[in-house]
Amino acid sequence: MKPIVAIVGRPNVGKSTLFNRITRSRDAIVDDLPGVTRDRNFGDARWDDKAFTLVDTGGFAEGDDDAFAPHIRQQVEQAIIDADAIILLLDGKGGISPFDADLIAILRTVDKPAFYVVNKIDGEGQEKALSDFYSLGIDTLFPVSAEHGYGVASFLDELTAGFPEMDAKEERSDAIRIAVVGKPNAGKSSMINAILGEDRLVVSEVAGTTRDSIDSVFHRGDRKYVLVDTAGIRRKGKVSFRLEKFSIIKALRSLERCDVALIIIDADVGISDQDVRVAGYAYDRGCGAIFLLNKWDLVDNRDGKALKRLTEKLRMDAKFLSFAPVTTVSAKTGQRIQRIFPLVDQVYAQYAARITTGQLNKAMDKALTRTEPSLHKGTRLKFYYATQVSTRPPTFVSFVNFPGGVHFSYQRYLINQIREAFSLDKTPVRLLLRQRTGKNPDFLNKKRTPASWKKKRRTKSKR
Ligand SMILES: Nc1nc2c(ncn2[C@@H]2O[C@H](COP(=O)(O)OP(=O)(O)OP(=O)(O)O)[C@@H](O)[C@H]2O)c(=O)[nH]1
Ligand SMILES: Nc1nc2c(ncn2[C@@H]2O[C@H](COP(=O)(O)OP(=O)(O)OP(=O)(O)O)[C@@H](O)[C@H]2O)c(=O)[nH]1
Repeated sequence: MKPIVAIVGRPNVGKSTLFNRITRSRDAIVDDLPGVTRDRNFGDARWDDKAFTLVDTGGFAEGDDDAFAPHIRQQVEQAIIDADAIILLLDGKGGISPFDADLIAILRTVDKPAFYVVNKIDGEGQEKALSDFYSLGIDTLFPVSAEHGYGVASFLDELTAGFPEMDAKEERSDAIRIAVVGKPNAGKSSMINAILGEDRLVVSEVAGTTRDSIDSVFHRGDRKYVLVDTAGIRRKGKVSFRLEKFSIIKALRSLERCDVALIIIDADVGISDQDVRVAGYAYDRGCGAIFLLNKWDLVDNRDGKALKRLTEKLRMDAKFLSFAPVTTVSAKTGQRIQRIFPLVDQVYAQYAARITTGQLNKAMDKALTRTEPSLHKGTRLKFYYATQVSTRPPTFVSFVNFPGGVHFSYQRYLINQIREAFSLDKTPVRLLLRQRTGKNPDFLNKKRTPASWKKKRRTKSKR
């Protein structure tokens, strides 16, 4: 389970700069399909063998500090609820502001890890500025320069110290894990209730992996299913105002833990940018996915073409999820709710598929012969051999003499050939190209932190 880390702080302290520095060059494991809407406020980061999701809460208002105050406070409060760790970024150049003290006071009251980072410390002389911040009563400050990278490495060491290691995979039973995601009001709670309320279903709630998170476990036939992160949904109280960004955190969190995402769309409203963004996250996370066009009971379908119209728009806007089946449902009337599970089973079967190396290479050879790759700077591209390195989703590695020379469209062609050869039309499929003798460079050069800083950093006590 990847921890979620939120960067909060006053405007202009450098949140975006720090965010970019930390997330900048991620390992190219996720293929970059054009057309995926990427929200710049969320990013995947990796530090050594620790992975986490970083959230930049900045950049959503303009004006002076006074106008901001309620906003920022709300940001922080929401971050506290939704994130696993919080970075309060302070401005080492601008100095202390009354808000800083305010935010620190809020952070003090919670028992989630908070890291106090003083930015814009661009030279050793400036470390003096730190003493002002210590006067706020913080035990440990991390001086950094987000712009130049100083201090970031040792900060990340501390930040990630308690995070789980990447290949420490969530313990997986043979249950199929389902996440229900979608924009506010799409009908997520109603859908979960409709699914869990089905006759003959014995549902038990079990603790999820994070605090407060509750999953619902049930059996259908001889299959076990887990609806992830259903906490509070079945007995939903009053809906509190949530910042849009943070309702996305919820989605991210459950997408992180699912095999198949049910992406709920309010078909009565139509396909919106927000729907596409949620779909983009499901794609990024490599989930299996099914689009549920909900509230079908409200849709004007007198010409019988409503589904066609919506599907066309969806396929256009969310091209990257072209493998996700689409079906119309009504959580309210129960219409076609029983269609969901057979689809989930189908998607999951493909999502968890294993292809033997022999079969795979046969298919690759055929594809390579049928359409040869174009030359790379006059040299022939050689594909040595391919193998499946993981499942959920099916992920293949092909060793190539010049991975960088393989055109994106050719990589896509190969993926499509694999899909066709093994009937993998309803799952994401990844094909990674690796140099036969590859190196894996670190994304941040750790040596950029002057050694002297590490020693000098005042660490009175660990939180
Ligand atoms: N000297 C110096 N300037 C920095 C550093 N990091 C960021 N800045 C500058 O500070 C300004 C604000 O940076 P942003 O990253 O946009 O700040 P932000 O907190 O995301 O701002 P909002 O989006 O308004 O919340 C920019 O002009 C940056 O170039 C740093 O380490 N040193
Ligand atoms: N007519 C109709 N209304 C529906 C359907 N599904 C949900 N609704 C209504 O849509 C509204 C929102 O449904 P919720 O299930 O609360 O949506 P949600 O996605 O959980 O909403 P948030 O908690 O705001 O994210 C409620 O008034 C539901 O009764 C449906 O299939 N048909």
